[in-house]
Amino acid sequence: MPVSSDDPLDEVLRPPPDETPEQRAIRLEREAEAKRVSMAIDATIKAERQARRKKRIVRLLLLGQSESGKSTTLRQFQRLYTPTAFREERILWRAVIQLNIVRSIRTILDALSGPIPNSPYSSPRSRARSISRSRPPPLPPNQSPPLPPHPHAFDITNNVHHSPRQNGNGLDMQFSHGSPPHYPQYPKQQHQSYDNELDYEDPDSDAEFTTHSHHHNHNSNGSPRSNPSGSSTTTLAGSPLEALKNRLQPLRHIEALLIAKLVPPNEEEATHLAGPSHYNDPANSSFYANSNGRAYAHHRSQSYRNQEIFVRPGPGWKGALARARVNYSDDTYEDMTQISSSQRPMSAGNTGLETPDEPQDVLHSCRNDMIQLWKDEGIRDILRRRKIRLEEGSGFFLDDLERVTSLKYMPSDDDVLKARLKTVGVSEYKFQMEVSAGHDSGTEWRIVDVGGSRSQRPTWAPFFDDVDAIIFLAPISGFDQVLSEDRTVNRLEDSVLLWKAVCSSKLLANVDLVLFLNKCDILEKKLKSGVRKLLDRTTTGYDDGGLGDNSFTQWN
Ligand SMILES: Nc1nc2c(ncn2[C@@H]2O[C@H](COP(=O)(O)OP(=O)(O)OP(=O)(O)O)[C@@H](O)[C@H]2O)c(=O)[nH]1
Ligand SMILES: [Mg+2]
Repeated sequence: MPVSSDDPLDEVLRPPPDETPEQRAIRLEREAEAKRVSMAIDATIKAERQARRKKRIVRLLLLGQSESGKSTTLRQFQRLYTPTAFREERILWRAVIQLNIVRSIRTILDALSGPIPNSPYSSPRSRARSISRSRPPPLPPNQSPPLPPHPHAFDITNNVHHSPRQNGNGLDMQFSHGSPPHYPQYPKQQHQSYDNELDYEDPDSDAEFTTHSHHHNHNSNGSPRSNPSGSSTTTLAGSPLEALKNRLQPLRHIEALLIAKLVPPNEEEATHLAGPSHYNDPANSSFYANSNGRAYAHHRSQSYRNQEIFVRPGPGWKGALARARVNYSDDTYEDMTQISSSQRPMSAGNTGLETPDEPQDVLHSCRNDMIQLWKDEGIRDILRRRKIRLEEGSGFFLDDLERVTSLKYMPSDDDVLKARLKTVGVSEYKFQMEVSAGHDSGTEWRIVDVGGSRSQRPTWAPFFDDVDAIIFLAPISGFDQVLSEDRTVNRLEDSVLLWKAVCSSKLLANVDLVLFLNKCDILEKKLKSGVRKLLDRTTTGYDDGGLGDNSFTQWN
């Protein structure tokens, strides 16, 4: 009796009523085979799912204002978890460190070139002499000397105005809630401040000058020394400043070469020519006129004169530098003069405009002059008066000149972490953990590094969707600094408002947020150098309650 069924599939699959025993055997064999294939597919899918579960992918996003330490944190990850690759890349950072040094020296030279009221270096003639002075009077309020533009003063897009869709911190309004943040308006400066410090009346400046009584005292080789009374000594005698500056001229050429090396030519279009520049000085122009290549390199360095050098994240710039491979052995050479060029680390990324190791050669030959410039108490005094605190800034290597200008210099791990290279754009780095990260050794980490300046912040949002955790970098040392891209905005305020915007973003509701308060070492130095009164003024509600300097981090 035929079996009735409503299932059309049954109808199709049902064996024919007149099926012979041979046909039945073939059919059953086919069905068994199909079942085996189906089970194999199921097993593969299950195995893949288990493998995915086992190798978890964690995506981390690094956020924070410019110079907050995002790229440094990324490099720390690389140092800890992919040490071999990190070590192999150290030589590539030498060009960045060379540029950091050259720019620090230029900052000092620029600071000396403007008129400095009440300064022993107020005229070129007197600047060229060694000077003895007692306590100079502090600068009258609002009468700071005209200052040259700050090398970090311009963001690459110069985008300091904000579109209506953006709130004050550069994050798009759709990602932050509540009313647009209000930035306290610090008094507009009469001039463009030379560094990114707040142009405050330093409550301690008076004391500073009081405690340092400068006396003319120089030794025969022109190096600074202390006098027996313990007061600091200003001297460039035996090496007058103008002569010293002339001897440092080759650094300008090196700066041009390093920029040519680090920044791809097409980035140049995005830059803005700076205002009046020492490079426009006809006295200097012949220096660059030796060849077309050199003139071009000079032109590019002119474009970047007042901008911070940046790279797009990712291996691009490293790739360019890596083309010239390192020829370096770890042998210790007792006699530095005996080192042949083939034994030294090669300059990575030869542009074709230089000898294989020209920047290092020039830095080495300028070493004593750079040390003398940086150690001179009178010059330090001018820097203090102009509120230029290079030692608290990024990419500071002037205290290590002896080491970093040696001919066989290979950047240490710490040097790589200290080097400063601004990021523009967004890039994801995959970490195949070389070193087991505890119980998470099967995890693949993907770390996304972004540019933190205001014009860059709108590029963050597309990454909010697909991120497991955010590390937000907030340097707590920035309470007396302003943003490079908007000099009316206090850095600490900017960090707080940016952090609030990130926390209140609905897109990030299910994302783990980690707040890193870094640059504690700089904060400590600032507190020790006597800026506590300013801290009290800048941060409402700060009261150490007798706890000492550490209380600031606790308070945060
Ligand atoms: N002293 C000190 N320096 C730090 C610390 N963290 C970062 N830095 C330095 O700060 C400088 C800026 O750090 P970066 O990592 O380049 O900053 P960023 O957030 O990537 O900046 P952008 O690329 O402009 O967005 C570097 O020279 C770092 O060495 C810290 O905790 N202490
Ligand atoms: Mg960066």
